[in-house]
Amino acid sequence: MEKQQDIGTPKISVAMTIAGSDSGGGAGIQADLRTFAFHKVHGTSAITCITAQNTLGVERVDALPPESVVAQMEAIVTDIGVQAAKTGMLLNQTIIAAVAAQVEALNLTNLVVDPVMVSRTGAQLIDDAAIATLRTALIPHATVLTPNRYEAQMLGNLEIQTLADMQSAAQRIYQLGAKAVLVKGGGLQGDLRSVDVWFDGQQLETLAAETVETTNTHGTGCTLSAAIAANLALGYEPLTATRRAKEYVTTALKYALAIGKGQGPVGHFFPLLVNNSWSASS
Ligand SMILES: Nc1ncnc2c1ncn2[C@@H]1O[C@H](COP(=O)(O)OP(=O)(O)O)[C@@H](O)[C@H]1O
Ligand SMILES: Cc1ncc(COP(=O)(O)O)c(N)n1
Repeated sequence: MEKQQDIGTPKISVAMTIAGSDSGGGAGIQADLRTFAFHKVHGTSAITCITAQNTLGVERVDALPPESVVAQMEAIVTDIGVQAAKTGMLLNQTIIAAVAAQVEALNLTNLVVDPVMVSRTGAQLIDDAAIATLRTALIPHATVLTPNRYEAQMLGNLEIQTLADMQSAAQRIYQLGAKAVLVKGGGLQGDLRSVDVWFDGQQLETLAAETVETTNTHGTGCTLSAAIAANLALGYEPLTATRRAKEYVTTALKYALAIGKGQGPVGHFFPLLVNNSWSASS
C-alpha cells in the first residue's frame, strides 16, 4: 500500500528536550513540548526523571536509569534527527555524565543547557558531585547556557544583586566553555526580574522586557530555554533566537494561569486561544 501523503508542512524543524516530567504540567517536559509546538517545531523528548509536583512544590522525584535516557536520545536522533536540543532537570551525576557523553557521541549542535541546579527560591536541587560534572562535562557543549540568579552565583562564584553583578557573572561563567551565557534575572528584585544579560565572548548585551506583575511564574526558565532551542531549530542565530524566546516568555507570563494553591504556570498557548477563537464546533 502506498504511504499516505503528508498533510503537514513539507519541511518541519525538530527539537529535542532532555528533561524531567512535571506532573503539574507547568515546567519540565510538558512546558518544553508546548513551547516547541507553539513555534511550529516538532517536539521530541528524552525523559530523565518523573517528579510528583504541583504549584506548591516537588513531592517526590524518581530518576530513570541513565541507559534509558541515552537510548531515548539515540532513538530520536538516529531516525528523526534534530536541529536543536535543550537540557533541563538532569537530577544526578550519572545522568549528567551519560547525557554529556551522548551529546558528544551523537554530535549534537545547537544545544541549550538550562543548568537546573537551584530553584528560584534558592533551594539546591542537585548534589555537589552532579554540579561538578555539569560544569566540566556538559556546559562546554552548550551553544547557550541559561543559569538563573542562584545558578549563576554558584557557577560564577559571586553574589548577584545588581545589573553590574549579572554582567560580571556572565563574563566569568563564559570561561566554563559555553559559546554564550544568558544570566536570567527572575530571582532578583523589582524590574531586574525581567532583565537578562547575554555574553558570547564579544557582545555583552542587556535583554530587557516588560516586568509582568504575577506570582504565577512556574516554568519560566524551562519555557525560555525551550523557546531558544525552538528558534535555533528554525535557523535563527543564537542571540536572535534568545531575543525571540524572551518575547515569548513575556507573553506567556501575561497569560499565566491562576491554577492550584501556589505558583501557577505560564500560559503557553493562551495567546493563540484568546486571540484566535478556534473551537471544535466552528
Ligand atoms: N515577573 C517577570 N516579568 C517578566 N519577565 C520575567 C519575570 N520573571 C522572570 N522573567 C523572565 O523569565 C525568564 C526566566 O527567568 P528566571 O525566572 O530567572 O528562570 P528560572 O525559572 O530558571 O529561575 C527570564 O527571561 C526572566 O527575565
Ligand atoms: C521537572 C522540572 N524541571 C524543571 C523545573 C524548574 O522549573 P522553572 O522553569 O520554573 O525554573 C521544575 N520545577 N520541574
